[in-house]
Amino acid sequence: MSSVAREITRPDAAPAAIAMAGIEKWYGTGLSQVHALARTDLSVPQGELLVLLGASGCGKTTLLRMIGGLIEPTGGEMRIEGRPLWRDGRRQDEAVAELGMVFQEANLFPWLTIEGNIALPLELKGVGRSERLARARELTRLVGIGGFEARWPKELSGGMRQRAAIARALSYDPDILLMDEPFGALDAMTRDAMNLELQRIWMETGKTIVLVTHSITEAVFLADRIVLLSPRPGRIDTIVDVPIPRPRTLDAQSLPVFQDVARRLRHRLNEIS
Ligand SMILES: Nc1ncnc2c1ncn2[C@@H]1O[C@H](COP(=O)(O)OP(=O)(O)OP(=O)(O)O)[C@@H](O)[C@H]1O
Repeated sequence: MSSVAREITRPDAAPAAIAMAGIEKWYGTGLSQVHALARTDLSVPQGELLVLLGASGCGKTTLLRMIGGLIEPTGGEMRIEGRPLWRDGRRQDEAVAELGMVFQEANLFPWLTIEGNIALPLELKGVGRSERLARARELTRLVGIGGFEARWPKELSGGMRQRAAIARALSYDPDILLMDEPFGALDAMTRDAMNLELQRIWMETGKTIVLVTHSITEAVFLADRIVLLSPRPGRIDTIVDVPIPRPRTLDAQSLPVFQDVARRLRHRLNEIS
């Protein structure tokens, strides 16, 4: 039995937050087929902060979207907290309920206030107004935009809008947060601040996070483990542990261990790109 299969079936242990076995993705048909991701096995324990790193086009977004149930794999099995994400081509609601997503753009609705945006997923689920607003208020505080509930998205900076997007993804309290280049559109200083904030939010909530980035520095700063993907077709090349204690400050970047991990990743990325 493979280690992933063992983890799926072991009765005494909490299931992995995410367990994939033989997950694969082809896009298109015939001559225009693209093999985006080769058969991939990966298990993400509950509470881990895992980073997917790799060159452009190596399949990071494809893999993240398959974890999130936005794309159906061509082959293999994806389990979320022990439950299959797909059955007979149908996405399973109980698995999806544990998944929240954050993208590079905050994608807030301009005609809703910050509070209205954050509470929208709850409104769609039929949660009553007072409960929705209480939850939105709790989340604005968690992500550091308390007091901005009644503002419009255009009144907030890019970093604040991204905080609101994180709050919206957490509104229905999923156990797993999937983030696709969430800070890629921000300036360098805001990005550093958001990395610190994300670490704090992760430590406060105990969520499992899978985050996609091109940035080696961001990957080493945030990750418990970094999965380096190689291109054409995407496959796991290397998995690197980041043994730097938490909470990490930005000064951690000057630690020898930080620089050593970053150097190893940079060399390997150059070799495989
Ligand atoms: N809908 C699609 N149809 C056809 N090919 C696709 C589709 N989406 C992605 N691809 C191809 O699959 C491969 C992996 O793409 P993917 O977006 O997952 O990579 P990525 O590592 O996230 O890239 P980037 O870092 O540039 O966002 C690429 O060759 C891409 O061109």
